[in-house]
Amino acid sequence: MSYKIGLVGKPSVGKSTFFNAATMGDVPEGAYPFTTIDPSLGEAYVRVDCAAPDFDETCEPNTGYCRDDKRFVPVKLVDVAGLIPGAHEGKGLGNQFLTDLNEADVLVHVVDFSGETDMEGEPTEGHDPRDDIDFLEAELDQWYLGILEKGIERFETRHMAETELEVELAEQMSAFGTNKDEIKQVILSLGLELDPETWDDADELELAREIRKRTKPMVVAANKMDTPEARANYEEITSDPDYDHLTIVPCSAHAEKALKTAEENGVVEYTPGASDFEITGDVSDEQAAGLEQIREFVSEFDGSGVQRALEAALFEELDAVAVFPGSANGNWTNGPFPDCFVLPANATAEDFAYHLHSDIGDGFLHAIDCRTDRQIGADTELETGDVVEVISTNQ
Ligand SMILES: Nc1nc2c(ncn2[C@@H]2O[C@H](COP(=O)(O)OP(=O)(O)OP(=O)(O)O)[C@@H](O)[C@H]2O)c(=O)[nH]1
Repeated sequence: MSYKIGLVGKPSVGKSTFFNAATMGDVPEGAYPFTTIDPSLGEAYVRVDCAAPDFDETCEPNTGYCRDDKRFVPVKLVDVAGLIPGAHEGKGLGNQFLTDLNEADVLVHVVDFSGETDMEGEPTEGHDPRDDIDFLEAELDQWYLGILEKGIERFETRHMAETELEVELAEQMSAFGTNKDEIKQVILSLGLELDPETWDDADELELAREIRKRTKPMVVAANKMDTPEARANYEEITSDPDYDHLTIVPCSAHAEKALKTAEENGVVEYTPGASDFEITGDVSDEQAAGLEQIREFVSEFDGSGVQRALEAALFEELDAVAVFPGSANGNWTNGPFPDCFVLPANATAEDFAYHLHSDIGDGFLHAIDCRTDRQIGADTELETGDVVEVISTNQ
């Protein structure tokens, strides 16, 4: 299983530039059959410090690639088109939009921080990017609210004594990957009673919003940060307490795309996400000046922000962990460190065994933390960078 990151944003914010930059790669063509089936689905990567050098090995990745001791682990990136007012009611591409959103584990909302596109994606000046953030959140909240209301109706039409509210709501909202315990906890955390007859419209909306926040985590890619207007907006928004709940990553999709294109053309050597690059080919004065501007940007912001936005989505919002299957005695069957798997938050050694194969999970005896050579038990929670060998009766 690989994680799916949904890229969302109104027209002209740089979503295509971001998508193309993130999915361009120095990897053999044709390696991703799904890109030919659906152009809005691509393979992007998240960086993890490669474990191989710590073991004096050179890794041989089965998937993704390794560069400058960074492992680029594949994730799916889906370009979720159709964010327009009323999308939650199925307007425009609304239904497809909601299906795509639903399939994404986490969202990256690309926002034009320069304020040079209005709500419809037309050129303007001085547009407040906060309106875009609020707009997407409100669309999502309305969508959740619609489904929540159906759940409440179902509960009320059934004999209340025969069912529990949280069971009905969890069933109605199952597509969002939530369960009855979580729903109950959210209701109580908002100070509401477990009886929808005591709720007013504002309570319902607040509940929908809270469930949405927990089940559809989101990072804002503050795009076009290479413009002075975007910087000013960024300063203002990141110091606005109303936006404290969001992870906002400064970003220039343009810079990432330009560097990857320059690398494809043999002009620069650039490791995606890096804060510097080397000019290795012949460039005109104009190109050199453009590249120097980009250099200033990536050194100031520690990269173009495209990689960081994807990594924040996976590792900060979802709290996912990236773990390497290891070999305690260094006997690799097909070359060292072939894999790095991204697992859900709080994944244990036993979960990892099941991820490798259900049989390996079924026969789980214990695991070995290859960094310390210590035995670890089934319930040990894993962390990013762990190197783990599973000992199972089914190997
Ligand atoms: N300054 C600046 N401009 C950018 C950046 N990224 C994209 N743009 C520009 O923004 C405009 C819109 O970019 P697209 O990638 O086509 O935007 P989109 O959101 O996919 O738009 P639609 O295809 O209309 O949905 C183009 O003129 C890009 O060159 C960036 O990081 N900085």
